[in-house]
Amino acid sequence: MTSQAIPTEIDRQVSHEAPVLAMHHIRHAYGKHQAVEDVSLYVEQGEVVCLLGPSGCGKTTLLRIVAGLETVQEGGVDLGGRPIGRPGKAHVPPEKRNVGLAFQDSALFPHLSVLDNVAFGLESLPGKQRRARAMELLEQLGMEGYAKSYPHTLSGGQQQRVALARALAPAPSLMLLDEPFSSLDARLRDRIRDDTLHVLKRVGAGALLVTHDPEEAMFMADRIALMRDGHIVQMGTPLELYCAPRDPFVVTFFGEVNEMAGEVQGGRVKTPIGEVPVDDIADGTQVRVLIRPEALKIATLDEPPEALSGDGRHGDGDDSHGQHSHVVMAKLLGRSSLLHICAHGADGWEAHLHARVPGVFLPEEGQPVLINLDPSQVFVFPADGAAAGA
Ligand SMILES: Nc1ncnc2c1ncn2[C@@H]1O[C@H](COP(=O)(O)OP(=O)(O)OP(=O)(O)O)[C@@H](O)[C@H]1O
Repeated sequence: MTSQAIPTEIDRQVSHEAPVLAMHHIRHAYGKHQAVEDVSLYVEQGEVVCLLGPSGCGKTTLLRIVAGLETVQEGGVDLGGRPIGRPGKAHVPPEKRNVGLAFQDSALFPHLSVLDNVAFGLESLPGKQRRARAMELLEQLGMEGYAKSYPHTLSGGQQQRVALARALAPAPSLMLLDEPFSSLDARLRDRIRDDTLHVLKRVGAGALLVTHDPEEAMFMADRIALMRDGHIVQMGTPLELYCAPRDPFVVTFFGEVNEMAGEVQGGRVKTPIGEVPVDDIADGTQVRVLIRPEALKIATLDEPPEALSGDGRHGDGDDSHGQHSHVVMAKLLGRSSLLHICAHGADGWEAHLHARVPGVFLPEEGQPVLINLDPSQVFVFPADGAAAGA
């Protein structure tokens, strides 16, 4: 299995409407430090796009450029087909962009009630309509009971919801969210994230959300732009990034992997748990084999043979090992169990591997096991960093 098995990017559907956001070849530097290098992306109406990547890769800089908090140095920004940021051209200020901002520490106005906070950006509406619109948003976020409260009496999660209601109240065509859930504890974060996703979909706003958390990106996004060092490494649906990663960085960013080195011979590469077919890398190439923990299908030897690979051997290869692989340790992680396995391959090749199995599966230390590989979660890349198939 290689990274090229299914298409890695969907071409933008031809649409009669301009995307709510289009960024063209954006480059941005702080002094001599190049923070963003030639980034292009678009967000369609009603679409949630996540900028995902490690700290310092340029996510917030991109968001600040769209918000108008940074001027465009190179490239261009269009909102709804209208150019609003070009180098050397008049800069459209943030408040004239019809963009909603929800940042990690979006502070509420302490001297205003919750209702007045949400109504704040609706000054173009008559008083009665302002209040009705603000109330509508508070209802959507389950905060209508707190309309008369003041921010200091609310919990962090409640404040976050009010901040979101305030950003959404003027019906922006685009919402910009920068790590909006990161200050919340895990359980609250899950709930507010879920609420936010449903409200965004209900109001039909496009959204560009910054996060460094791959699970959050997969939960929220229609498409993800995975960034590294100011570049987009891969852009696509969560399924595309997870199941057809373009390079090892994309695989490893989404979680722990078992990694081993090998050489392609006869269109296959040997591992201690069998051979892996490789379609598009030349024989003789040194490769990195990345195996997700969930790709290892574990069967204890007293299980029925249909749980194993067709002929009861490891992987799909020819390994008739003298010794079976065995369990070193098994830990329950909650929704899944993590097994540390000592895999015994041909020619005395041993490897310490991690396997993740859904639910409670805690075989004893030393328990002999057979390992079968799910090839859809095994990725092979040339060791020299060249793209597979290149
Ligand atoms: N105002 C600034 N002045 C100088 N350098 C900056 C400034 N803002 C950001 N940088 C640098 O630009 C790079 C990109 O920063 P940015 O905040 O866009 O990254 P990020 O991906 O959002 O990081 P994080 O997830 O930590 O917020 C980093 O190396 C950062 O140190």
